[in-house]
Amino acid sequence: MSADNLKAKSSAAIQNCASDLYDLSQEIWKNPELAFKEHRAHQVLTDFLEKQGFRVDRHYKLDTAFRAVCGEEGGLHVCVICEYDALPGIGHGCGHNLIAEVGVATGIAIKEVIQDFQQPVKLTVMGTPAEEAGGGKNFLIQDGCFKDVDFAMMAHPFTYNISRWRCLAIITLEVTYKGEASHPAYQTWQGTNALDAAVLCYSNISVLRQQMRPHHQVHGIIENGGTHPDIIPSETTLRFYLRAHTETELKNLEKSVVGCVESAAIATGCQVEYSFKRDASKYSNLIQNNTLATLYERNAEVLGVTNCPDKSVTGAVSGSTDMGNVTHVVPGIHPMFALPTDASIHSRNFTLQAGTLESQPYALNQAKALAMTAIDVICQPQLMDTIRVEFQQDLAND
Ligand SMILES: NCCC[C@H](NC(=O)CCN)C(=O)O
Repeated sequence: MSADNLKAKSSAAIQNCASDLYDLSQEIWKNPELAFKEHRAHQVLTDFLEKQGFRVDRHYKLDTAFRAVCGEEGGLHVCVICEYDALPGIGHGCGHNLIAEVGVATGIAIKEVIQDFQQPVKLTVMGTPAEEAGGGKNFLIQDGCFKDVDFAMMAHPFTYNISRWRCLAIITLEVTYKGEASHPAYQTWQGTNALDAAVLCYSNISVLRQQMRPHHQVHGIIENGGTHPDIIPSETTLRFYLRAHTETELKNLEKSVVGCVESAAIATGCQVEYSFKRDASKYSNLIQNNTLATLYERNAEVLGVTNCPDKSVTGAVSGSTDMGNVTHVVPGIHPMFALPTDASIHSRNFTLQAGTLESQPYALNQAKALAMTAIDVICQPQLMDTIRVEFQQDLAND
């Protein structure tokens, strides 16, 4: 069967399941669950994939992770990724119900044609919890879950179609100032004000922002600003996210921020403790594989999706994802696809849009485009050589 016929057959499989896929997505959307607690989403996704004939490894390494496999060893191993965690207070404001749906739909589409290829193909639909906080994919990476994967793909709903989203490396900084409690209206001189230190730290970073490189970002909150207006705060805590294009740039940004943190302690006479969280919550920048991205763009174009060519938009819009870490261990793509809204992700309006029937064709188109991309690579296995070379070059240049 020609690649075009395989693509048509795989797209038809998605269309045939459209109503079930919408129900699946709705079930997740109506029951938002936070990082590592996505039990209901995990249940409906694994049930659905099992019904579709996948061999499902429920609770794969993590309680709410899964692996659904079809096909055979001995050829390419394609991995499609699902996310399904929600945000506190606003539910699926990042549209992960649609990411899960796209992942499952892509799996169905590739499975439909998996026996038609000239060589064996293994397909894994990987369920990855806790993207918004916690870095579920990083636990899976540490456990070697991507070791035999040739390439990985997922798609994320957004406000624009951006095939090569330049997404940033991110690290969390936690800061604690310790001072001395006293009455703020009596012997104030006996107190050492940890809230002043927190405010100065926050202000220092705000001032630093003007001198930062474009795309470097620091944003945060005062988590604990004291206990009572009538007690000089003796302890305060802050939490910041630092982001930059690469790990090296992130290191430089860390140094500047440390200056802001330490100087606030000196100015106020407080003690300071701070730590950068070098754990699963640290996300790498996303490396979009050029060959995979080019194939995806062509396939999306055929389906009527025009990816944003405007560098001023693609350059200015960033964020982070633990898919970034995946693209440092295997080649991958993570296109962003537009829903019919101008709402920002992580807003209530985006939550509403992610649950509409109106958004369905946009999600299903992505699943078709991802499946078509996998079909292109499977039908032209020599492309895998180029993909691997690019992958090594990208890592070396990162
Ligand atoms: N602590 C990780 C934050 C990840 C978060 N990701 C997104 O917003 C986009 C994908 N869901 C971020 O703030 O970048």
